[in-house]
Order: sequence, then C-alpha cells, then structure tokens
Amino acid sequence: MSMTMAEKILAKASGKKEAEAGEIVMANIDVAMTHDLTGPLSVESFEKIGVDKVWDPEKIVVVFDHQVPADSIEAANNHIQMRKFVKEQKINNFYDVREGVCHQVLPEKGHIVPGEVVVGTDSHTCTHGALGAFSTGIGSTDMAMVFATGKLWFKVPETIKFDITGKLSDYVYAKDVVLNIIGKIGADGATYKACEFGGETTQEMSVSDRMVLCNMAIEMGGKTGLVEPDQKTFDYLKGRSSKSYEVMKTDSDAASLKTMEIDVNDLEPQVACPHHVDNVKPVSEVEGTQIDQVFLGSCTNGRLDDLRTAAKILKGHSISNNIRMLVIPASREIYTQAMDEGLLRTFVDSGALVCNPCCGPCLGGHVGLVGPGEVSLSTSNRNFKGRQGSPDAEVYLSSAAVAASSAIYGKITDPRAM
Ligand SMILES: CC(C)[C@H](C(=O)O)[C@@H](O)C(=O)O
Ligand code: SF4
Repeated sequence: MSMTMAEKILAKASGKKEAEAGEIVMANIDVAMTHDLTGPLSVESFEKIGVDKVWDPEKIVVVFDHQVPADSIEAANNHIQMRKFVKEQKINNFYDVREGVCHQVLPEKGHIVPGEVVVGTDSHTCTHGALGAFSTGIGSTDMAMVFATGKLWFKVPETIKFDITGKLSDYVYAKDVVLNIIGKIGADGATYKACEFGGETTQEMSVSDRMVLCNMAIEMGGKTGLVEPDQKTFDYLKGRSSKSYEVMKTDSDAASLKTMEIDVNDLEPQVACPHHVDNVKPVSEVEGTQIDQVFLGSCTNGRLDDLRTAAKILKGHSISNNIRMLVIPASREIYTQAMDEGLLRTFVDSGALVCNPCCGPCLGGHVGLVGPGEVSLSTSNRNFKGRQGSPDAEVYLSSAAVAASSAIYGKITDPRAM
C-alpha cells in the first residue's frame, strides 16, 4: 500500500506493516520530552498512576528553558520538583538552566533521528519533523501515561504536502515562506494534518530553515511538521547522534496525501500582525509601524543563521533610542558560536541586551515582557493578545532580518531598503 511518511512512521512504531489516515494506533514512543513549565504537571499525573518507575529513563529528556534562571519562587519550586524527579528516576538526559530552548537542544544533542516518534509536553515539538521524525506536542496527563507505559495512541493524520518551488529573494527566508502559507490557509488551515514541506526550495534549505517551517506547523493547526530526510539531514546528524535510524518517505500516490503548490519567486518579507498569526501582510504594507521592543530569539528564529543575519544588518548601526532589543540565542551552543564569531559583540555595541539561552518573552512568562499600549516585534511564532505580557500590548511576528532593520529605526522597516 502506498503511504505517507506519517503513516509509515506510525505503522512501524505500532508494530504494523501498514497504517492508514483515520486509523487509531498505539505507538511505541522513542523520545519523550518535558520541560520546567509543563514537567511538574506531568510528574504529578504520573505519581497519581501509582507506578514507581518510568518505562525507560534513557528515552526521557528534560529541559529547563521557559523560566531560566528562576524568576519567581513558583519557578524555583518547579525546578526543585523536576530535579528531584530526574534524580529519582535516573534520567540522564537532563539539561538544567544553562542549555537553551528544548526544541533546539533536543536535535543539537542528538536526541532526534529520522523515523522516530517523538512527543513533548509543548506544542512546538513539531519542530523535530525537520529531521524526518513524527514529532508532536501532547498534554501533561498523556505524558504521564507515556512515562508509565512508553506508549501513546494516535489517530493517524492525513498529510498536506506544501510543494515549495522558486528562489527566495535576498532578505526573504523560511520564516517568510511559512508566514505566507499560514496567511493563505489560516490558523486552522491544516487542522490535525501532518504538514510536510517539500519541493526544490525546501531541499535547498538548511536544517535550521527546515526547523522554522516545521516549528510553525502547529500555528496552522498541524499535528506535526515533516521534511523528508536527505543528505543535509544526514550531515546534521553526523557527530550529533549515534542512534540508528530508518528513512521513510511519502509515496506520491498515497491515498491520504493532498498537495498545495507554493511559489516563492516573488515573495516579499512577511509580517504577522496583531492579534492572529494568520493576519499576515507583506512588510511593505506595515512599514513605518512604531515599535517599543524587538525580540530576536525563540525556538522559531533564535538559531545561528538568524543571529548572523541580524548582526550583519546591525553592524555599525545603533538601535533606535526609542526601543529595547533583546537577543536570546536559542541554545548554549548557538550562544558560544555567536560569541566566537563576534556576533554578540555586534549586538551589545548596537545597544541590544543579550540574555541567556531560554524562551525569553516569547510566551510572556519570563524576561522582557511588554506593557500596556506597547508594541513588540518578535521573531517567535505566536502573537495572540497577551502573548508577550500585557493583554493591551500588540505583537508583530517577522524574520530576523525584519527584526534587525526595524530595531535600527524604531519602526517596522523593510530590510531590503537597508
Ligand atoms: C508552555 C508550553 C505549554 C507552551 C506550548 O505548548 O507551546 C509554550 O512553549 C508556548 O510556546 O506557548
Ligand atoms: S521559545 Fe516560545 S514557542 Fe518556543 S518553546 Fe519557548 S515559549 Fe514555546
């Protein structure tokens, strides 16, 4: 039977030859991730089940990233509770406050390989599909069941394949492509679909860019994001992961596959405007909008490529006196590379604040919140009311290039004009 990547991965994980969209399968979990914010709930639910030991401590990964270092007694308590759990359960894959955002840390540390089933108590777990894994966010009580049994049920999703073709213009990036797709199909345009990104443009993209696409699959309602593994994937995995893996690809005649053509030849930089991720406009339509804060970071666009792009634009410039800019590398590895390349120096010289690797103001729970009436321009993935602090603030979403050029002028600025 012809199958999609998602069907093949879920079939294999549930010990079957075939799986079909719509079917319910019970899959063995390869990687189960939780973090400082949702981990405590998962642990409490696990303890209620009454099982003493987790099914396999080697398959569990715990990352502290949402509130690091602890910014409140509540956060400190969460950390205490999770450190205790990690110790009791002998979980070696534990990344304390220093390491960075979970969706960056997991692939970097070699926890993700193609063909696996990965679950995390975080909606952007779909990011890992960039390496060809079926990876999805789950609730804390579901995670408790995974901790106890190593299994979880799934309804096998249908697949929507975005066949992306054309050459990206200068200053146009994966973020613009995915914002454009979300603008076209809407925040619920791919509800419960496996969102597979393919076509020559995706093939040309780095793994880091593919992570941007898959990261935002959830913002169109997707169950997971996926990119077919290729040489770029294998090169990324070399030296990071010693796990063996199987590469699975979508058969073009799979029954549950729908394809959508996306031509990016004439694509402009895109901006998602308040208060919905699908309220997407070309930057030319929102140019001149006054801003108060720029946030460069998050699991969407806090990677080295993003920092390089932004530093190139900022070099020799100061950011506007009217704004604050926060630069938050997504991981320690990125932070140190950015340090070695002199990028952090450029940011600090331009007047930006460089913070420790973490989620930062992305979800409005930690450093750098915006106040009533303020406007944030952010490279992250969500802009609903109250997302980065006050419910009376506004959040615009963009690429790192738009963020950097806008920081210089204190208003939304097309990087192509720089
Ligand atoms: C805190 C967590 C549950 C949440 C998520 O699931 O995505 C957060 O990471 C976010 O981006 O909103
Ligand atoms: S960076 Fe933002 S979107 Fe990503 S995991 Fe953290 S809070 Fe969620």
